[in-house]
Amino acid sequence: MSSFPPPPAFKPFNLALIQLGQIGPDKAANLKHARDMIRKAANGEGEGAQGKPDLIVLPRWAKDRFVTLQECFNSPYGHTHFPVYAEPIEFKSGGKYNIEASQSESVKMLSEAAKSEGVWLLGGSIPERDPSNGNIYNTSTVYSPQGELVVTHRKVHLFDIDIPGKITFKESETLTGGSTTNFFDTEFARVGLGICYDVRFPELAMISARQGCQVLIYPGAFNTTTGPLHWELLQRARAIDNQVYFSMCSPARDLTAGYHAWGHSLVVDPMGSKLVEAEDGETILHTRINPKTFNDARAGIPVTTQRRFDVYLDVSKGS
Ligand SMILES: NC(=O)CCC(=O)C(=O)O
Repeated sequence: MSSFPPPPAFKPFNLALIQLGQIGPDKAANLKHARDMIRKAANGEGEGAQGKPDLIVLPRWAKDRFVTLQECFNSPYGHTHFPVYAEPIEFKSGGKYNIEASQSESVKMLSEAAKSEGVWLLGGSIPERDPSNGNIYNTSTVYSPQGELVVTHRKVHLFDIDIPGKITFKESETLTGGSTTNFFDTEFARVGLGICYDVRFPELAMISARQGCQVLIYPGAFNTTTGPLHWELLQRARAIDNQVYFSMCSPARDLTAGYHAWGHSLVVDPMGSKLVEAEDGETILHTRINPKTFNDARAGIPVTTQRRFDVYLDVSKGS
């Protein structure tokens, strides 16, 4: 039997993705720019906002607005940068994260932004330094509209790849992988978390879906080699496998940076259809998440009740 409480009733909500540009070496400037863009997203600026339709459908109750940022939004993306930009997030006391005591400028900015804009905020990810062991993680933080830090997710699968002549990247040079799966509950859905390369491991998304998540959101930063091949395909696959909404939020492409992000932030519905997709420049995307598509997908193609756990091997024993 599952040890998780049942998920909240799935209700419609508006999702905004911020595909940030202008991320450079000046962390304070990165934080300020992110803050400005969060304000714009919360005010309905960007693509597809349709004059704030949420104010009409779900009155002006900002709790139904949900804003997401990309992977590593406070620093350039690269393993040599992570230790320089890393911040501690060691503030859990009495079961609650203590924002006041936090030594992280990014956490403080994101908490203030969520509170003053009155939105749920998935703060992309930042390099996190754990003072207890000196390890550095690639960590997402999520804030309620009251500014509380409700959950963190440390990227589980590190981006270590080598495609000769195209791209070599080794996050494990400076990062340590996380060892937990994570989700959080809002008033409108249970949302599962992952970060970028985590999308290549279907097990993580499958576990989140089995834990009752109706929506999975992974801040990301694919590149111009693997992005055109796999970015969309992987998200549509995870959405269809699990009959959930799936979204990844990327940085904008900057050809003067060391890492050329693919962009193309995307939201896919449980039937695998693309709801909204960015190009490669800085932008804010808005879309409405509708439980009807989720319910119809699961009723029409009932794989969630047809699984044969009596047949499947214990896959952890495979090679
Ligand atoms: N930041 C990342 O984890 C990049 C993952 C990626 O590009 C991929 O192809 O996977």
